[in-house]
Amino acid sequence: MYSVPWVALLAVPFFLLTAKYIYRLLLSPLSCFPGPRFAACSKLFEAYHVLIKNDWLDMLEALHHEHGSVVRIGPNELHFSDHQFCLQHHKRPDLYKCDNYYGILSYLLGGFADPAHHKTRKAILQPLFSGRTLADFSDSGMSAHLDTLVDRLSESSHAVVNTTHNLWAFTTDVMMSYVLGIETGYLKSQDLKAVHDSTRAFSAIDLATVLRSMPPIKMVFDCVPSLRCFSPLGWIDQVIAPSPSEPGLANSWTIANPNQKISNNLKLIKSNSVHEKGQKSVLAMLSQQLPEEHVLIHELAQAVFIGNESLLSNLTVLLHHLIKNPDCIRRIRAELDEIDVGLYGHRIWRDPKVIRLKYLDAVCRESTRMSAPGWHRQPRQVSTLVEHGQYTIPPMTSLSFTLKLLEHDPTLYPEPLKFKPERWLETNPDSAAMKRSSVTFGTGTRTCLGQFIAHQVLRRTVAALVYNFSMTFSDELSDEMGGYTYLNAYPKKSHEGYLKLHFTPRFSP
Ligand code: HEM
Repeated sequence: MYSVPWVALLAVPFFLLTAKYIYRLLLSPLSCFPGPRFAACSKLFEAYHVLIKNDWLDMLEALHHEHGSVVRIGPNELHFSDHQFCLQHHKRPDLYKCDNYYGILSYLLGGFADPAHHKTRKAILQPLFSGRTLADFSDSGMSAHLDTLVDRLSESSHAVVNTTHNLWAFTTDVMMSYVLGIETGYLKSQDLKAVHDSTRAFSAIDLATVLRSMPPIKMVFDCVPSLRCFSPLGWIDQVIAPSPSEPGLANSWTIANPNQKISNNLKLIKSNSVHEKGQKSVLAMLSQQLPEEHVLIHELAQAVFIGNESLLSNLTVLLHHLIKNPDCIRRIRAELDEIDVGLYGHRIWRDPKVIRLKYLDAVCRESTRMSAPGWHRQPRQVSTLVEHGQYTIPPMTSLSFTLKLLEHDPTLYPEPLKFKPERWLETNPDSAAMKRSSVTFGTGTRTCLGQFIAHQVLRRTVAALVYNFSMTFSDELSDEMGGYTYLNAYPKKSHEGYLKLHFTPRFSP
């Protein structure tokens, strides 16, 4: 019988791959765009720079420096540094998010490719982020978490405080109670390191990169849904609805209130009356509109995941720059001193006026600008041709830009690496243009749904800490020599850093 020689078997995939790379390199409509050849051939270019060289943002900047405002960074992706073009383009209502970029989240609000699907899901989830839900939460839940934070830091007076551990427990408690209506009580735990280490998702960006640049691995994740427990969202799924074999989440020691039955949480969410007031009724309503249990769980887990890491990194940047700029602290205190403390005493964060203070607002905006993550870009596609300068770009090409590069654009933000809250207080035309161009919370129809809760958490937390404590670095020299690694958002495992401070209470108890 005739047998196919193994060389021929190997030759077929080799030939197909070679043909694919030759097409991408020489014949694709994108072959006229400048950029590395490796990038034109394969998404592994990105994987190499993210996973191995760890220099993705520097590399993007270098490519634009060398090739100009448009660079091909993938077989079907162009990256832009012409920010006005990006902002203009992102106003289109018919933009698709690139599903390969958003990977395993492609059936969730933040990852839907199709604008129509996104619109439908957004309408369902919107009540979770409404002004009413937020107002209810700010008055009770958020204020109570800040009480705990301030009490805890007061007890640590003069000791070195691992502020990253404290802030992580705080932002996680805040997100869990805001999104899920449950009190995890992590900030009351004896062992904040254990809470941090068992719940913070290190290397989330590496996983996302692997999934987007190695399609066979993404296929495995798609085909075997249980692999999600290895993703950064796995532990949050378990808090919402642990598997029957693991009732109550493995690390139930972190739950402050032993009577709380977290394992029943999903049942609680579903059974709460739609007519009741407040957070639980919103969740009950969501569970009716998203009857597929796993979709509901994953949507809620995604909101918690996006929220706690971004709040942690923003608060870390805030504290870092405030301590380095004592004059900012003086100005915030001067504003807070104008508020009548008769109402709330030192618990000044409870006063709604706090979120309207102009200088405090400028400080928070500046820190959000400076904490934009370097790894995140905004790839979008449209089904029509796009004209840009001398180029006509084919339909469904991924066009992307990186938030951090825009937020550090010196034409919009002179001295972009400098912490200058004053830039947000100016009223001239340049500053109006700067405010219009701010993209820290995303672009177009896909802007951040959590920005109003983020707005409140940041302002109230800064007010609480600045008003009640004098803060100093515990070892600034070694932080500086280590490259301030605590400023890394969504860090890789073993690349994380810890902000270590002294908190000295300003008032006697
Ligand atoms: C300082 C804090 C925050 C920053 C800087 C931030 C930034 C962003 C950005 C840039 C996007 C767009 C991502 C993209 O298009 O690829 C986004 C989307 C989103 N964010 Fe935030 N975020 C913050 C806090 C939060 C919080 C606290 C929550 C949850 C309570 C949240 C929930 C969401 C959701 C659900 C989306 C997807 C929205 C959609 O696609 O319609 N974010 N965020």
